[in-house]
Formats: sequence, C-alpha cells, structure tokens
Amino acid sequence: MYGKSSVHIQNVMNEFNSLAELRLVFWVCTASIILFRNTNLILLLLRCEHKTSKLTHNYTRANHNNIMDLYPSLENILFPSLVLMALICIRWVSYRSNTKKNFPPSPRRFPIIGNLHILGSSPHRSLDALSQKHGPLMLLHLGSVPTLVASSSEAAQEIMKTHDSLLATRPNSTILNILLYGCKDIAFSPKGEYWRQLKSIVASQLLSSAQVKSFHNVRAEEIACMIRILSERCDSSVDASALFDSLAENIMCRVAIGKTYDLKLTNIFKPYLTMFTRLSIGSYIPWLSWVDRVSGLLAKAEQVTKELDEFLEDVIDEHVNKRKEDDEGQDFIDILLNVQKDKTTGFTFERDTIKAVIMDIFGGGIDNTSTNLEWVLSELIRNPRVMKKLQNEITEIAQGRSMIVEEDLEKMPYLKAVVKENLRLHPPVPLLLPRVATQDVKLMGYDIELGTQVLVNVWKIGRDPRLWEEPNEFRPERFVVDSISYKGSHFEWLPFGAGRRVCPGILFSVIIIELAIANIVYKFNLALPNGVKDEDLDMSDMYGITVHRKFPLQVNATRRF
Ligand code: HEM
Repeated sequence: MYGKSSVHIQNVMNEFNSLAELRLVFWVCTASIILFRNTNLILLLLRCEHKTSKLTHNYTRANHNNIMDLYPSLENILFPSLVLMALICIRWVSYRSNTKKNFPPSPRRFPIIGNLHILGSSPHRSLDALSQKHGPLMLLHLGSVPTLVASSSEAAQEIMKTHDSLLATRPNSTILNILLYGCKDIAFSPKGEYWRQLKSIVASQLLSSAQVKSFHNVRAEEIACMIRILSERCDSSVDASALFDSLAENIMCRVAIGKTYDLKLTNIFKPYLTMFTRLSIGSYIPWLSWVDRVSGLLAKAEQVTKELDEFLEDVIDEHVNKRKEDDEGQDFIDILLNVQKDKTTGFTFERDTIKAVIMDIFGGGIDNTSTNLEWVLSELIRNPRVMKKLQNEITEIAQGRSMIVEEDLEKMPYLKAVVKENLRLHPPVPLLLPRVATQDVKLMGYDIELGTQVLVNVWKIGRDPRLWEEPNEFRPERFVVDSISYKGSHFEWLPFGAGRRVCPGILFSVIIIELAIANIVYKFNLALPNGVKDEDLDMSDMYGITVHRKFPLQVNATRRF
C-alpha cells in the first residue's frame, strides 16, 4: 500500500516544478494533514519541502537574483487557494456532522498513541476496570484506530447477532500479511466469498462431528501415553502444564499432518506464534509503520514464517508423494489436497491456502486446548469439594475399567459442567479476535463508524455479577441446572465467540479436554508439591496468544487404586 502511494507521490512531484507551486502544495498538504489526518500526505509534504529547498538553492546560486522573484503570481495562487478553501469547508461540514453523532463514551487520549497505554500487560483486566467508569460500550483510540470495546452480554448480542453481518470482517496489517500468506487463513481472512468457502470446507470436512469422532484412536493413545508418564512419576513433582502442551501438540500433529515431530515442530512453531503477540506499531499508527521495519519486527516475522513455511512445504511434499485417496487414515493435509483436486466444488485454492489453514489449526488448537487443561486442573485442585464430586461421578460410570472412553463422557454431566465453568472463569481468548465494522452502524443508540475495530470482553462478561451469582467462585453446579450451548447462542458465556466468526474447533477441543481430565482425576489424586496448601495455589494469569497460567502448574499425583 505504501509502496504504491510513494510511486503516486513521485508522479505528483514531477508535475510541480516551479517553486511557487511547490510552496502552495506544501501548505495545502499541511492544512490537509491537520484537517483530515491523512498521514500519506506527510510523505508528499516532506518531498515537497525537500524539493523546494533544492530549487531555491539552485535558483539563487545560478541567478544571484532577488529571492522575491520566486514567490507566486496571482494565477498561481488562485487554484490552490480554492482547493484549500474547499478542503476547509468539507472538513467543517464533516466536523459539524460528527458533533451531531452520538459516539460511545471515550476516555481521554494522548496525541499519537491515543489510549494504547491503557491496555497494559492484562488488557482484559484493564478494559474491565475502564468499563466500570465508561459503561458497557466504550470507544477507545488505539493509536489512530478507533476501537469499540463491548463489556456486557447485551452489547455482545448486538455485535455478534443483531449486527453480525456488518461487524464480521477482521483488521488487516503488514505483520499479519507476512505471517499468514496475505491472510489466506480463516481466522484473519476478511469477510467475503473466499473466507466463507474456506471456513465451510474446514467445518464440514476437517472439524465435523463425524470427522472428529474418526480420530478417537489418536486421542485415546495420546491420553494413555500421558497417563503412563504421570504413573511413572507418581509421588514426585510433575510439570502438568508441559505435559498438557505436548498432549495437545501431539494430537494436533497426528490429526493435521499425520505424525508427531516432537521438538522439531515446537522449536519452529513457538517463535512463530510469539509474533502474534508482539506489538506492531504500524498496525495502530500507520505513519510510523517504518518503525516495525527498523526495529527488526517485520524481518523477524519474515524469518519465522519462512522456517515454518519450509517445514510445511516438506510435509505437504511427503503427502503428495504418498497420496491417500481412500478415507481411511487420512489427515487434514490429505483431505485438503483432495478438496484442492476436486474441481466440482468451484472453489480453487493454492498451496499457500493449505499451509495457512494448517497454521490456523495449530494456532487455534494447540495453545487453547493445553491452556484450558491447565486451568481446569488448577481449579479442581483449589476446590477439593468439586474434585471429590467429579471423581465420584467418573468412578461410578467407569465401573472398575482401567480407562475412561469417549462413550462414557455423555453420561457425565458434572464433568461437562466443570469444563464449562472453567471456560467462564478462564476463557483462553478473553477479548475474542478483533472484528471491524464494514459500514456505519448504530449500536445501543451509539454511532459506530465504518472501519471501527470491535473487541468483546468475554472475560468480563463471564464474571459479571448481574449475570452470575458469586461470579468469582468456581461452581460447576450452575451449568448442570442451566445447560448452555457452546455454539454462542447465550451471550453471557462466549468462550468460543459467536455469529459468523464463531470458532469451528469447539467439538475438536472439548472432547480432548473432557477425556483428558476424566482420565487424570479418575486415576490419580492430585496435590501441590512441597506441602503447599490447595487453596494457596497461585492463580495469576499471563496474556499471550492465550491467557495462560503465569507459573506452570506443578502437581504431585498419587494413584487412586
Ligand atoms: C479450547 C479451545 C478453543 C478456544 C477457547 C477457541 C476460541 C476461539 C475464539 C474465541 C475464536 C474467535 C471467535 C470470534 O472472533 O468471535 C476462535 C476462532 C477460530 N478458532 Fe478456535 N478455539 C479453540 C480451539 C480451536 C481448535 C481446536 C481449532 C481448530 C482445530 C480452532 C480454530 C479456529 C479458527 C479457524 C477460528 C477462526 C474462525 C473465523 O474467523 O471465522 N479453534 N477460536
């Protein structure tokens, strides 16, 4: 975008060769920057000033002439002056109409950074605190990006149901384009036919209920392996967070790319994922986007994407060379290659799309699932009453068998309630993924302008005392009485989002979480190491690609029988 605009600016510059015209362009630009905050004009302005000084210098040196000769004649002034006046009029009219608009309440902002400083290291908490003062819909300015923050279930419903179609695209940025092949994935692809078709393929062919069921062996084997490791380390301290990381990664790898790659993938994927959490100045203050280049952020993004790209290229080549046409034992890459070959769908896509989808699936699947597991286990350890009740339910259904299997899960309403209650208190993506308004829209009586970014604080909504009795208590019983669906139809509980952009991986992840927790608490009693009391478990969280535990969860497991 900026490359194109500088070529355009160069062309404009060639048009102006007299000093008088240049001076006028300079002032028109200055006025326009002030009036319209069009940062591209700064480039034009700088070039203009540079060229002006050069012309002045050349002229005075060559002619030893009166500098006043350089100033414009009336006909030179007339046209630019008219343009300038027109600009002022337009800006005035737009200012008047804006003052008539009813924008949501906004905190005071600083020049250039706007309200960026407010976010801090825990944006979900900072925005919660701010909403106590400004209400459930507030308009922040993150740099120059107007950002609407919703903090109530009513506001969430307006955004993700009533006006979902107008608020379902994603923001775009240079760094996202680098990381995701120009946003050819699902999560950051703009709303449109490409995103719709791709999401529909992924939902129906990779993440459907039948497809999820077909991977039951992978889940059973990987969970048995985790239980084996815990058994071997009984009575000594185990890093449960690390155990859950490798469980989620192993399942995801086997399902998506056919086999596990142990540390090879971890070493490539972790630095790649970290790039999504790095602050890109250019995403908020476009005229400072050069800072991202100078600071090395974009170069780093290019490097980690290249490494992951090379890894995925090799994986896809392997799949192409020993192609599985039959349904048996197909992983996600096999399925995507078959869809790509099938011309009857009318939807064509390149290899980059396959790689971007796999990146989404790793990004969405691995961290979210393992983060969830560590929070469920933390809450169970801190709440012995809930742990006991859950162990009773599971033991009764297991009837002495050595492992819990997937068919058992349907008979365990309390387990399901435990998982949901945990997602209420610890949604791994507390602000969901940002959306953007594709046209002006009226929300709860407020005017929201085209291009406004939208965040929904589901972490805050899940702890809203108007909606939840004793909101900070871990009480799964509330989900046994009121069965709430995962699909985003209850706006007081939205860990997977809602509407068109709802997460397509719900079934896929919930079954892993339920099965892993059921087997762990069935087989083991768990306590904190070094005699730390259960209620003293540190529950601090840390914002990243997901909101995970600040300190890894260390446990002592002892066999129950
Ligand atoms: C506990 C596990 C998970 C949680 C809490 C979670 C949460 C979310 C959330 C909050 C969103 C954004 C929704 C919105 O903007 O309204 C999302 C989107 C998405 N998730 Fe998940 N997710 C999980 C697991 C998964 C898994 C296992 C996959 C894939 C295998 C996945 C793939 C995606 C994709 C592709 C999107 C983008 C959807 C779109 O933009 O249209 N997620 N997820």
